Amino acid sequence: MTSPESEVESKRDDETEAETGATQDSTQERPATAERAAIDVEGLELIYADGTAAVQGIDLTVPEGEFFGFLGPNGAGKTTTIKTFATLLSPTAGTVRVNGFNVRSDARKVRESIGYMAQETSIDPELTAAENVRFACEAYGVPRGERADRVAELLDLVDLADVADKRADEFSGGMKKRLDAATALVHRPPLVFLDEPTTGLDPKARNRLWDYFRRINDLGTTIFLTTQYLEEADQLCDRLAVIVDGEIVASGSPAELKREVGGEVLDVELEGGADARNRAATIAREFDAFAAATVAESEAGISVTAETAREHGTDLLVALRDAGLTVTGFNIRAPTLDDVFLAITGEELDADGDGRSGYGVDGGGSEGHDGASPEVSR
Ligand SMILES: Nc1ncnc2c1ncn2[C@@H]1O[C@H](COP(=O)(O)OP(=O)(O)OP(=O)(O)O)[C@@H](O)[C@H]1O
Repeated sequence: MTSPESEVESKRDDETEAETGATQDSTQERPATAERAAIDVEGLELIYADGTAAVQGIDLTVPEGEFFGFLGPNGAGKTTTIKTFATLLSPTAGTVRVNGFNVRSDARKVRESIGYMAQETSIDPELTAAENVRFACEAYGVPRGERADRVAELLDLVDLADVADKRADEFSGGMKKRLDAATALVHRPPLVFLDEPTTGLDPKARNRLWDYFRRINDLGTTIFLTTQYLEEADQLCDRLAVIVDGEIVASGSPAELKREVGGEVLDVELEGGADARNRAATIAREFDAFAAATVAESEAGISVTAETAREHGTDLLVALRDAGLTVTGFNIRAPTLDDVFLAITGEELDADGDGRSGYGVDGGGSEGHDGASPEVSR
């Protein structure tokens, strides 16, 4: 947990409001809004003092209770956006309301009504798990008589009850993250911001954190998650926005975004290395039956996304063979979020460079969560 007040780092017009400490039951003060949006953003722009336009005109609404994902590559503007929502940065232009409070004029109330888990954990390694949570209770003004119960409840929630009295410096990266997440919840905020919470964790630790995030969302907490991991977004989020170069380029539920890609994906494995892949990609791009197809070279061959991939897939295989290329395997599958990202940006989003964002040829991730229609622009 990072105290929102500790990180002010760009021009802001409400510095004097950077008081520490939140009160209990801040949700009771929340103004009633018709649609009960946890986050409501119009025309948000954030330009850093050096002129970097990190966020360029974002419109966004996150309803209460939603698990919302903000997906994008390094430097896309995710952290800048989340910090603006958490009042750590002041918008250059636009209106941002968080839990009904304006981030400019009601910054303190915003801070009181949110939890914020920054990229860097801010737990004290010299304190035990219980002491860390207790310290956060004090900082957030949890009444003394409630602290012991709150500490026990939160450590239980993140599966750290067994190690409550162990110092945090003995913890693994995943345990530290879970402890950090627990400290962000001591004041029972209705909205929690998670900034790339699983970056650098191994898959097992990542999965445990996912379980925990699902649990707090199931308890009714709205979650705004930033991530570079397509699988994370797919597994957890009701709805997503994809941000590239400070602009939202697509939004919708994972299933809607996948449908928006259009058609299916034909993965073709080829013999012959980069030259063969390159030639095959050219043939696929020029293939008449695949109008408006997206063609990408993969490690083993090419992937072609097209409305008619299933219908005309074998025709392409014949064309490749006629061109002297050797096809060693092929598969037709539903699009994944990787394909969505590729279709939108023309680039793959592979956060670790280890292919972890991929699903393999048969993968599909969760298809669930229907909501508003996606808006995909290029
Ligand atoms: N304090 C700063 N001053 C100037 N430019 C900044 C500052 N912080 C970030 N930027 C720039 O703003 C842009 C958006 O950065 P931001 O950290 O918001 O992206 P991100 O999507 O969170 O990336 P990452 O995944 O690497 O955290 C980038 O070009 C970044 O270099």
